[in-house]
Amino acid sequence: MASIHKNALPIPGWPIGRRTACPAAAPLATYTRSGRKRLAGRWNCVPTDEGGQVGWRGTPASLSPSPPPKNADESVTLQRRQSGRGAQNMDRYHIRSTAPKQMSPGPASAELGPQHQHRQLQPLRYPTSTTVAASPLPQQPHSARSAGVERRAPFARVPDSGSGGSSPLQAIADPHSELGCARFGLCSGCSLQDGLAAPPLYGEAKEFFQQLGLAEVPAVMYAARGWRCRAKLAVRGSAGRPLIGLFKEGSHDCVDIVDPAFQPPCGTGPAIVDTGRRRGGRSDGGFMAAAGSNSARDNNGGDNGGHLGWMGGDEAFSCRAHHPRINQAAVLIKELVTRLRIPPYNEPALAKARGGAAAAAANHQPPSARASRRQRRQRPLEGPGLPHPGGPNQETGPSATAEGILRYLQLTAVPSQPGNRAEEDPDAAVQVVLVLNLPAKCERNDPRVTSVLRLCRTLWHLAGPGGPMVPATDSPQPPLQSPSPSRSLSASSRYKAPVRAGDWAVWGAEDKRAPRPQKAVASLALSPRMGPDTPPLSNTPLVHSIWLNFQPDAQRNTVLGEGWSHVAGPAAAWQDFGGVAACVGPGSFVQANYGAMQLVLEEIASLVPYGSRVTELHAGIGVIGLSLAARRQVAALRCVEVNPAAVEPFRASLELLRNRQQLPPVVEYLTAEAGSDPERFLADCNVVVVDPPRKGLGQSLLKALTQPPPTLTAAVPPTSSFTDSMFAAAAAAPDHTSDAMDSRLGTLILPKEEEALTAQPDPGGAREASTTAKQGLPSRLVYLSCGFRALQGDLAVLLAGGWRLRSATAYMFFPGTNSLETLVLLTREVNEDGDGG
Ligand SMILES: C[S@@+](CC[C@H](N)C(=O)[O-])C[C@H]1O[C@@H](n2cnc3c(N)ncnc32)[C@H](O)[C@@H]1O
Repeated sequence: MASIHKNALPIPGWPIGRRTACPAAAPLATYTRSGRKRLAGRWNCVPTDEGGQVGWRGTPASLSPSPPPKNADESVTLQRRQSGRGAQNMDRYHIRSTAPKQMSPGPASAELGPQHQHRQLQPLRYPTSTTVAASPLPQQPHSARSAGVERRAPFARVPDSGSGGSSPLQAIADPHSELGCARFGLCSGCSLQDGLAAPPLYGEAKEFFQQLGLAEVPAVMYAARGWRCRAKLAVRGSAGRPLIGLFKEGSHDCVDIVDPAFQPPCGTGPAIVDTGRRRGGRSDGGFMAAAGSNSARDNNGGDNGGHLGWMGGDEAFSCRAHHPRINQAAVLIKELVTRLRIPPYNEPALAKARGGAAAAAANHQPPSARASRRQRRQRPLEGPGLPHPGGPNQETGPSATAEGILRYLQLTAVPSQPGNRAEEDPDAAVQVVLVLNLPAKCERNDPRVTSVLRLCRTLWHLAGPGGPMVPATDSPQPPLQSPSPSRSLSASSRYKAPVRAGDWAVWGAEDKRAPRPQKAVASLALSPRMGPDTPPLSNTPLVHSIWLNFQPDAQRNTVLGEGWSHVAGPAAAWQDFGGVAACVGPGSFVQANYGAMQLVLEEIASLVPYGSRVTELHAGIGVIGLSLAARRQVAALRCVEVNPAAVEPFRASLELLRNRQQLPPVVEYLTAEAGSDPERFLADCNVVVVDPPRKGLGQSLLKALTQPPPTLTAAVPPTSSFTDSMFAAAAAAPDHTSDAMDSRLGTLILPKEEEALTAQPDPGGAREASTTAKQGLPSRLVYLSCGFRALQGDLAVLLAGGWRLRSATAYMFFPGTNSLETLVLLTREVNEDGDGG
């Protein structure tokens, strides 16, 4: 059952016919019904150029005979054509049943050989997830060009073996590509109610790429709802009536999106689960039943027409885009802010007038003028019971004084179990960052400190995992899949919070004997699930950790300030991204749409040849590069990122990979502007991955990418940070651990211990060791763009500079908005001397 993987191009120069691991074929795994995974074998692939098609021809090779299942129907063997997990990847899993009755070939599996069958897996509980291909599907199944799959009953649309029907690779209309949000038009978050999988910009992009010779630009959407795993929300309003939400477009007027009293238009029913405890038009407890997932789950039986059945009552007051646990956390925080009378930030008119909608921009791409016109057309009529869009903002009005304490919330979903993915986890916890209008240095007896600590403590004791409110430096790590027998996780491999916990954490931990602030809880006790004697909100803790961020500067439009304090819970939040356990820090960038990012990572893996030397610019916490490393796909990895807060999460993820023996020989992480020394960053790599901010690549980087650098026969020219790098110390350190790393120097190079890279203790030797591999020039550029306009400009320069456009895929990272995340592959000829050809 050999099959050719056309998407995986062989390594240039790799002798055709020589056997190696194919990057497109991940291990064969056996899954039991209970979800347990066993490695059953690997693909045995050879590069091929059969019929003019370069690719890999492979046959599965069993590593060891797997024990027969107890019951013939017990297990299924999955071939993961690309890595990925969960039923959303249905069209990528080709499932071979061990049950003889399942063996007859069906039309769905015909193209992959008679052994492959599609079988029903356990439907996932959360969320509805859809991958939509809006353009014709290619012949070969491809992760990013995959068919529409609706995850709640993911296999319902797939024909049973022998029953006939259409191929599972056929696009399926997405039942949830409509937003169906009662707040649409009030909140600036979304500008589209329907057609989420193909916004107007996608049509434009298709036209653009067609003019450049690409016949096909697939559109991929992960899920229409519940996809946002990191949200940044503004806190405004008054102490008695806080508003938590997004700014209206072009302003700093906050539109509340977590309002339990919100009455949706069109008689769609009450916004909350009504427990009969309404007072003065507000519910004082019913919404807590909705927020406490268990009771709501039971009551609603999962049949409220959507994927959030277990949450119940969400239809009106919850943001459709958010992970439900983020909604729950926002509701709870809002209630506590109200009851503890924490004053929200009172924005000065000056900053408001500037109109830079920081939270809105952080959360959503701004809609284009065309989308705004469309939005106006689609807006529901205002009517009785519907708050005026501008209404609540009068509270902050002209008397705004830049006073108040709570400015923003940053809420990030964290998997409840190490190894899970938050986007699939209904029990995910939430990493809470309270952004305060306070300096990091405060007096203990400052009443604002007391207020903030009361909020933290109440939140922690109501919804945290239990125990005193202290920052945990020892964070649970994902289990090692293939631990090195000789190594256990050293203390240094643990994530070190990039900030000292500081005074706030000490003060917060002081009150160990009074874990429940009784006064605050007393009123919450009215709720059937929120009294002092009731367990926390749900069976699994809602709050993962609490961080304080200090942003006292009224003139700054950025959401996060520079000061941090970690007051409760684990420092590290681990999330599986593309097969790598990535450590997500509160201060570093992470894509908000985790599910869509997983799909992007799969496509990137298929675009990068095995054994490449990869430079990743704008690397963030290194999700892309590390996921390539985890697939053993890179021989060397260099990441460049400007934000120093990303270093520590990167180091922690890297260390875990190292313990799993998945580290490439050379890994380098540079804290620098990508445009500051591009020749150096591009030296000695054959693949460049760029993922710039919306404004695109800078001039100097474009210049370096289009002008071939000097032939690199000599070592990389020394620079101060390279000379001062900690490589020497790393080599000299007994176990090459992070002891050797000093982020002040901005450079981290970790050699894989077996390779040792000559381990010369002098920096020059280190430099040379890192460049002993054959020098090269990038011949492949993988460009992930969140700014389509900037991409258009950058492509014009790149194409004029000798690059050829090979493929483009449009990902809907922000369904509901007129925006695209575009993944583009460019290649160019590079001759043996290292000169661009
Ligand atoms: C769109 S994010 C991508 C991050 C990462 N690739 C990911 O997917 O998680 C862009 C990243 O580029 C970083 N960045 C912005 N300007 C930069 C520059 N001039 N040089 C290097 N990195 C930059 C930001 O801090 C951010 O982490």
